[in-house]
Amino acid sequence: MSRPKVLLLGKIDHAHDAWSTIADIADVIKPKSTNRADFIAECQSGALDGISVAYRTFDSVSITGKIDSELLDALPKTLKFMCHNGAGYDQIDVQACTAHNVHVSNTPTAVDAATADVTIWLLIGALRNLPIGIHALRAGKWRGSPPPALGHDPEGKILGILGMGGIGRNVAAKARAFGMRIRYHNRSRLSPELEEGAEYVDFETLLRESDVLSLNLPLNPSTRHSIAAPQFALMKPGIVIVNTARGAVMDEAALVDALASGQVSSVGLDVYENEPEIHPGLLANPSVLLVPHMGTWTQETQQKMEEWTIDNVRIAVKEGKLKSIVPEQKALEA
Ligand SMILES: O=CC(=O)O
Repeated sequence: MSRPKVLLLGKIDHAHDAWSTIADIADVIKPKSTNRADFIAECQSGALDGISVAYRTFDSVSITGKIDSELLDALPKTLKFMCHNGAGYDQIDVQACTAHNVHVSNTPTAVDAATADVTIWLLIGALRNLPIGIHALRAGKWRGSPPPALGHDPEGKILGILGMGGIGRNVAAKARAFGMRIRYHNRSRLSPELEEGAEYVDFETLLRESDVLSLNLPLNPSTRHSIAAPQFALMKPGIVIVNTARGAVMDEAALVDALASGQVSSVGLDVYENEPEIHPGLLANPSVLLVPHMGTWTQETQQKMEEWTIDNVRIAVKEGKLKSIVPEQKALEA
């Protein structure tokens, strides 16, 4: 019997030992292409024939573009599993994968702590007006003139969490240590054990009553621009917003307007609508805290994420199933 074939889209940077175990059970194929048009042609040439499992990284979107119907039509019909290294899988059209009988996995839990850590860092930084001070100091002006407005303590403030999955719950646990009062909104209410005292509220109440809003929901067609002009208008004037989910869950242009009007006093952002481009209105605003998508940027977490994804590849090759199929496809597992 011929050996299974695994397609590697992107590279393994950390979990080399785990990846070497895949070579024991399958032939690993790497594409030669560096852009989507060439990749589709490479698929059509038959060079990838026989692959049953793909491992993909976030950055491999530069090779393939979005994993959508067009790409799935070009990929060999033998492909049954798409193992994504990352929690957010908005680069993959899951509906198209389901229609092509391709099962998709992501890396839930592996990213939770690191992403929540950056969320808290952004939250405190934005709440305390640190970006203005940092900016002034780097310009040789100490605190600047006038100095930054006084910030606010997290203690006693209402933190609204939109999306109470693994990351949202980790943010809640850490924010409690700062004395914040946690409210959340989610598609469905969590069990009391998972809530750990967080109060479930409707979306509008979350917007109206939060002092700080943390966006921790996945990006998909129904969550795109969940926060746009009408939602900013409902918020408490002077709210602080933190986004470590995906840029497009918020309308970036509307955010720039809400910052300009003072409706939003500051934001801490790790993600942007059109990465790596950043809205000029954000770059020009000294009171916003911006980092370049570094939520999971730690040795330990990157290693965990790769190992988790490799586990999915291994189980797919050996058992024809996944360790962590995405929620939209859970029913396919039965
Ligand atoms: O952005 C990071 C991830 O989706 O894991």
